[in-house]
Amino acid sequence: MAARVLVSDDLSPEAVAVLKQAGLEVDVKVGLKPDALEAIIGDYDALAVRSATKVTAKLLEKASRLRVIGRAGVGVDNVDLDAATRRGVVVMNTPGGSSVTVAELALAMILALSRHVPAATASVKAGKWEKKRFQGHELAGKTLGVVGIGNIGSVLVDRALAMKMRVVAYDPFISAEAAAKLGVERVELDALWAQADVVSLHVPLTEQTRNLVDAKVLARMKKGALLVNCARGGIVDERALADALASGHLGGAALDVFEQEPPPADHPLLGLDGFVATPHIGASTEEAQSAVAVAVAEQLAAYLNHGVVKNAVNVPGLPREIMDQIAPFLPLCEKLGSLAAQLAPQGPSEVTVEVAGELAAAPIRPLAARTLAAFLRHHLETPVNDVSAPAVAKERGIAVREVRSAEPHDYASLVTVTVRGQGGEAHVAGTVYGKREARLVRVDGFRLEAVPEGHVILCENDDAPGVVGNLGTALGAAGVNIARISLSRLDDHSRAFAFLNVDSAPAPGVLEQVRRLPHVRTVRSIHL
Ligand SMILES: NC(=O)C1=CN([C@@H]2O[C@H](COP(=O)(O)OP(=O)(O)OC[C@H]3O[C@@H](n4cnc5c(N)ncnc54)[C@H](O)[C@@H]3O)[C@@H](O)[C@H]2O)C=CC1
Ligand SMILES: O=C(O)CCC(=O)C(=O)O
Repeated sequence: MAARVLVSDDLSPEAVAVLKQAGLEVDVKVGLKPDALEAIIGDYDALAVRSATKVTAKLLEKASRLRVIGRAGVGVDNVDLDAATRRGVVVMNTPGGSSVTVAELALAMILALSRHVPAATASVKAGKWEKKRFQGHELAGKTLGVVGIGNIGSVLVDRALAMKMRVVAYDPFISAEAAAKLGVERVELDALWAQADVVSLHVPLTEQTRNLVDAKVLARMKKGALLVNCARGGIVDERALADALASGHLGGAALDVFEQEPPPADHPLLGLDGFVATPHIGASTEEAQSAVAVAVAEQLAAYLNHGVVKNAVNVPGLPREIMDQIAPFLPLCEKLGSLAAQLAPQGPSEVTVEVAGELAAAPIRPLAARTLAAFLRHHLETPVNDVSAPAVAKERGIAVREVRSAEPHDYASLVTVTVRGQGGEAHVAGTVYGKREARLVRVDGFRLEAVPEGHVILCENDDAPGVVGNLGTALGAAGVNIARISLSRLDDHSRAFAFLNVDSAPAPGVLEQVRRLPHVRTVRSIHL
């Protein structure tokens, strides 16, 4: 059955075409009230949104099938990321698609403020001709301070340099060399506030950037300086900004984004001269909307059809060629996680996934996540998948270790899973032959070569003659057909082990009979 995608915000129509071409079933239902969305979200594998749809924990609780949310845009503040991650839902955005458009709006704001374009327009429309009132400033030769030189900030830098501005920038995650390459001088924030004639903000809203521009910062800015925020509401203290404008300390301010959108009618900024506002249209051009809609549709299709993760904000992304390399090992990891869970000691406290051989060159995280998800599913009622597994393990106090090993071994690649818990450890290891033949090659100290699938009986016994014959007779008498059998013993012959693939699960009474056979130490039935 084709995966189903719900488009719940106003996305450019090209997105729907891309999704349909990829063989997905698409419904476009824009502007649904939260209750209506909650009522239908359970039918969808993917949700495509802009910023209007609020993807809350409550909505996600109802999203039993949802695997991925695609945000056609940058900021994902309308999605409860923690809740999505706990429920195993990948959240993707589309960085870069709207950068030029947003930077152009910031530039438009700067030009509008420095030449009083909006107020002069209103004045002319009101029948006035106030040439003196609207004398402005040239930008050439002035200093622009850019806070955040990521995708958008760096486009603005480029445009400002073309206008012969001097640009200083602050971004703690960009080196001085990278800044110099862009043609900007990297400065500390204090210097930026003090030097800039114009400040433009291009950072996400985080704990560090909330109220970044408050009354103190505004006071440190040059008299007559301009402030532009096309990033997120909440980065600027709007009340303090209104005071700084009203007092004449700032020469102008422009906001595309507000703490509350739309701002209330009595918002103190709305009545002020020198204040310019747009209704969060930073990304609203035909070009940007087409780019982000197509990007999100392609990303959703790649994830739903091929498991390729691109631009995810809550899990590491993997390019197609890496996916191809690790894909054959994911089913093996699933089996190893499941087996480890069934052999694990009580109260597991640590799961180690060790990768050796050729596979050690690939990223371990997705292999560990798949192993962990299969391991946790045996212990928990709540659904767990590769996305939610690390968060769920953390919540349960289970440490996860990912190890690349240089240990020599007999296989091209080997994945070993070790679980530690109260009173013991369990080790299992496996490899893949050819493209897809998963083989279990180690269970605790025993070397074997077994197919890890279906109903399995594990039997540990003394290394004595007759055990296997007795086993076969007992299972045969109970109507349990043995499909494959893999035998092993410890090097010192102190114990032997049989891994039997059987066509059906033995009844508890049959297991009890086997347990009573001569030389049998332990027997258990599992399913992989
Ligand atoms: N008005 C609108 O319609 C739109 C607004 N945005 C907003 O613009 C913001 C920036 O977008 P992009 O440039 O695409 O993101 P980006 O991730 O490419 O760049 C953000 C930059 O901010 C820097 N940064 C993070 N914390 C910082 C801090 N405390 N101080 C200084 N720098 C810090 C990062 O190192 C990064 O270089 C987004 O987070 C989004 O909220 C994005 C698109 C449209
Ligand atoms: O989708 C929109 O209209 C808002 C764009 C935006 O704020 C973003 O991409 O972060």
